[in-house]
Amino acid sequence: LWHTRAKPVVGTTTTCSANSGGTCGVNDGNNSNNETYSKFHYKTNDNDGSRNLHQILLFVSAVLSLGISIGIYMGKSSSSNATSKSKTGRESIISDTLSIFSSGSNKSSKQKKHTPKVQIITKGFDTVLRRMNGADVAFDGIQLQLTQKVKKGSDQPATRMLLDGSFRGRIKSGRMVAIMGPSGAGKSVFLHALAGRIKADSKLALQGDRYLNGQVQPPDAVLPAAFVEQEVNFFPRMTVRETLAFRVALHYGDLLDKDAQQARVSDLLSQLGLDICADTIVGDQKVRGISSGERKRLSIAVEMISSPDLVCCDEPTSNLDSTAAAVVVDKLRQMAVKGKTILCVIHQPSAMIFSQFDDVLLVSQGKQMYFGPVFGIRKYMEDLGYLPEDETGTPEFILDCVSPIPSMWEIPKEAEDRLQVLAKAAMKQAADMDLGVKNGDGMAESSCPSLLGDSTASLDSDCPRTSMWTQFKLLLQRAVAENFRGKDVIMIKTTQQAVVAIIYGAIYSLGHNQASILDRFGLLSLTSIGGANMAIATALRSFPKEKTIAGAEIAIKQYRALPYFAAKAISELPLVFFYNGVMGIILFFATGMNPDRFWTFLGLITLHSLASEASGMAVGAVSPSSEVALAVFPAILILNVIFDGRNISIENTPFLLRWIPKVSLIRWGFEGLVVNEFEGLEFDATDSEGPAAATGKQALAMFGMDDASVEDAVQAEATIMIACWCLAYLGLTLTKQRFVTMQPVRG
Ligand SMILES: Nc1ncnc2c1ncn2[C@@H]1O[C@H](COP(=O)(O)OP(=O)(O)OP(=O)(O)O)[C@@H](O)[C@H]1O
Repeated sequence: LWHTRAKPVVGTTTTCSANSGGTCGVNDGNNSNNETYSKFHYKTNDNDGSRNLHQILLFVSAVLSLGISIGIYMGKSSSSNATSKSKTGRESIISDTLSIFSSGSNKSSKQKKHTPKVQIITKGFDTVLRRMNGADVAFDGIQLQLTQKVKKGSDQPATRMLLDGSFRGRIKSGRMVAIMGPSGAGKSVFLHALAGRIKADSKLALQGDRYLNGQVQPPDAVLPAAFVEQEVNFFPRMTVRETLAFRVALHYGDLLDKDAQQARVSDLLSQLGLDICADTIVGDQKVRGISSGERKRLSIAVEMISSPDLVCCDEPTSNLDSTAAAVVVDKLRQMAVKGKTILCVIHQPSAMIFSQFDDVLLVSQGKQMYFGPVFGIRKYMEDLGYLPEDETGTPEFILDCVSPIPSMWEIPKEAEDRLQVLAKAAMKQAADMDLGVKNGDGMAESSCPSLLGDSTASLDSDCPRTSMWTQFKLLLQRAVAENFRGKDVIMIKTTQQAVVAIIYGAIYSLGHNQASILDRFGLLSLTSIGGANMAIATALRSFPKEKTIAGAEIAIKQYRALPYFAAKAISELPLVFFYNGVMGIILFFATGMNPDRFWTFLGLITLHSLASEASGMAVGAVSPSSEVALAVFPAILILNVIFDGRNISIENTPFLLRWIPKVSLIRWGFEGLVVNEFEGLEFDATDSEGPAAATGKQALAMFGMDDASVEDAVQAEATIMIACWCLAYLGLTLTKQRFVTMQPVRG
C-alpha cells in the first residue's frame, strides 16, 4: 500500500536497474551523477533469531491481559460487595434511622413548630455574612405558556398553559410549605418559576410578580435560595466531607481561614445528619457510595453553605423509603425552626411527613387549587362538599380532591366540575391574601446578601466569591484527586496500553533491512491512529458527564470556566505522561526502534495524546450529551484517517475538504513519529530487488516525506491542541445555563 501511495519525489529521481541484484540511485536534481546507494534487499528473514522470542512475547501478552482483566473483574466485584469505605444498603438505612434519633425526635422538632423565627447564624459566619432578615416570599399571577408545534388537522391548541396565572400567595419567614398535586400538575415548574430558574427555552413565556421581603423582584432575578434539584450529580470519588469542604472553600476560601471553613463543614455535616458517612465516597450508578437518603441530604447541605434564608427542594423525598424520607423532611423542619423559609414539591407524603409542614399549595392542571395552612385543609374541602372516606389520611384525601381522574363514583364531567369549583374557591381565597408588599418601594436591585468588613470579594450571586487563583487551586486539587482515585480505571487503562504495546512488540521486530522501512511506516501509522482513538474516545466518554457537573457549578457562579479549564488541562498531564510512558517504553524497546530518538518519541506520543484528548473535549463540550458526542466520534476518526495525507491525493480531494489534512491529528502525529524515527538511521541496501534507501532521509524521500519535519508536526499538534481547548472553553461558556425572564404583570 505504501509503495503504491508513494508520491514521486519532486526534484529527485530514483533510478534502479533490476538485473544483477539491481542498483538504485537517488538523483538530487543538482548532481548529474547517479550515485548508487544500494542494491535491492528485501530480505525479510534477517530477524529469524528473534522470531521465537516474539512469539513468546505474543503469548505472554495474551496471558497477561487475560490475567489482569480477571484480576480487575474480581477486584471490582469484591469491592462492590464489601466496599472499603461505603456501606451496604442495610447499613445505610440503619444510619439514616440512627440519625433520626441523634438529631432529636420528630416530636421535639414538632413542638417547636410555629415558633417565631430565631436568627441562628454559625459563629464565624457573623464576620462574613450580614445577618439577614429571613425570606418572606410572595407571588402573584404567575403564568407559564408553552407554544407547541401542532400537526395540520390536529385539534391540539398551539399554546398550552403550564401555569395559568391563578397563583397568588405569601409565604412568611420560617414557614414550611408543601407543593402537592397530581403528576404533571405543574408543581416543579411553579417552584422553578418562583425561584427564577426555568431553563431558557424560546417556546416558553413566563409572567408574574415576585416579592422578597415586600420588595418586587426584577424580571430576571434568581432568588437567593438554596435550590435542591431532583437529581444532583457529584464527583463520585470524593467523600461527603471533601465535597462539602470543596464547596465551602470555593465560597469562602478568600474570607475564612482553614479552621473556620472546617467548622462550617462540620456544622453542615451535623445539621444534615451526615457525620456518620462523612468519610464515605459519594459514588454514582457505577461506584457504590452513600445511600440515596444521604445523597439527598448532601444535596441540601451543599446548597446550604451560604446559609440562605430560602430553601427550595424539588421532590427531596423521591425514590426514598419512608424512613429516609422522614429523615430528610425532619432536617428541613429543623431549618424552618431556625427561621428558614422552606418550599418543597412533595409526592404522596405519609401522614407523619405531611404533618411537618405548615402550609400546603395544591396544584392541578396548572391551576392553584388551595394555598393555606395544613391544619385547615381537611375542613376546607369538607366545607366545599368533598367528604373523605373513613380512615383516609389527609394527604391522600386532598390529592383525591384535586385529581383530574374521576373517582369510582364520578363521571368525567363531574370530575371537571369538581376541579372548577376548587379552582374558583382558591381564587377567592387568594384574592383576600395580603402579599405584604411594601408601598412605594422600587424594584430590589439585588436580593443577595452582602459582605461586611473591607473584603473586596462580593457575595453577589452574579460572580464567584473567590479569586480566579483560588478557584484554579481548588479545582486542580479536586481534579487531581478525582483522577488518581479511580484506581480501577487507572489499572484498566495501564493494562490496555501495556497490552497494545506488547502485541506490537510481539509482531514487529524492526531491523535494518529494506522491509523494515515499510514496517516502521506501518507501525507508526498504527501508533498514531491508536493513540488518537484511545484519547478521543476517553475524553468523549467522560467529559460530557463532567460537563454536566461543572456546567451546573459554573451556572450557579461557583467558579468561572477559565480556571476550570486550566485546572482540567493540567490535572490530565500526570496520567497522560504515565500512560504514554508505559506504552512508549514497551513499544519502543520491544519493537527495536531508533535508539537515539527515544525521548523525542516519548514526547511526540504524549503530545499526540494531549492534542487528541483536547479534540475529544472540544467535541464533548459542544455536544448536548455523551451519546451525541460518541455518535459523531466514528465520523471524526474516519475523516482523520482518510485525510492523513497519504490515503488520498490532494488533487482528488473535494475542494471544500482540502483543509482537513491540515488539521488531521493522525497525519501530524504520524509525520512527527516517522521523521523522528528515520532520523540518522542507516539501512542495509544490499541484495535489494526494488528501490532501496540506505539512509533514513532516503527512506522518507521514497515516501514523499522528505519535506516533513518534527518541528512542523509539533507546531501543528500544539496549535490544534490549543485551538481545541479554546473551542471546548467556548462550548462550555456558550452552552451555559440561562433562565427564562419573568415579565411583570403589575398594574
Ligand atoms: N420545558 C418544558 N417544555 C414543555 N413542557 C414542559 C416543560 N416543562 C414542563 N413541561 C410540562 O409542564 C407540565 C408540568 O410539569 P411539572 O414538571 O411541573 O409537573 P409536576 O407536577 O412536577 O409532575 P411530577 O410530579 O410528575 O414531576 C408537564 O405536562 C410537563 O410536560
